[in-house]
Amino acid sequence: MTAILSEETRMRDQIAAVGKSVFDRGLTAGSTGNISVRLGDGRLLMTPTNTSLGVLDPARLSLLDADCNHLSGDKPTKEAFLHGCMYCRRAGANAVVHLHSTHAVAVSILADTDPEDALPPLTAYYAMRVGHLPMVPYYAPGDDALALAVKERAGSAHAVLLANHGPVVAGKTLLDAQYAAEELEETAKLHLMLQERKLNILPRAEADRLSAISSAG
Ligand SMILES: O=C(CO)COP(=O)(O)O
Ligand SMILES: [Zn+2]
Repeated sequence: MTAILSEETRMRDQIAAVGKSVFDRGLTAGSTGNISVRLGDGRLLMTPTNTSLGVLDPARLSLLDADCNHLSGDKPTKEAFLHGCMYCRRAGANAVVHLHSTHAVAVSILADTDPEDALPPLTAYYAMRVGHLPMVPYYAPGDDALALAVKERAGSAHAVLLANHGPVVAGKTLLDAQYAAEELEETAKLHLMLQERKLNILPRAEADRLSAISSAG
């Protein structure tokens, strides 16, 4: 007989699997990055603070209510309020992934990065999965001001770049958020590889069309 797992149990396992996958591929190092999922009843599962995403224990993930009050599990990520701000602005988002992926971090450091849109639409998949990437000014990790800056941008973008820090991406599902964060990193890498070269980027109208028909959260 097949056991029917609860949504919470499945999501705990999925957060640990996604964390291990991104950590093992070098998409975030040390104890950086954090992941959250919004359950059907509005409660939030988050990765604990100061924990490597590569070794998450599903049973020890932090459980918070819809207002980000800690209910059980280990102490939540210091970016809990930032994740909460994403959910508050994006009704269709059920997962948020924050990474310190190297190339996206590099773009967040470049002096000529456009804070209105940090990466050009180089490929169709970037347009489909990310679309538009505003960058918020630098604030320390875990600072409420960082979360509030993201909140200001999150109404019109599901992916936001934190200056001198890294990307935060919301998705309808955890896999959507993961795939978008990975596409963002690959595009940042291409962007850096192609600096100084003449580019054929996607026409804005095509990028907007792809972005509008995609299922991004
Ligand atoms: O990336 C991080 C902060 O921005 C990691 O912090 P936490 O260990 O508290 O999740
Ligand atoms: Zn961080």
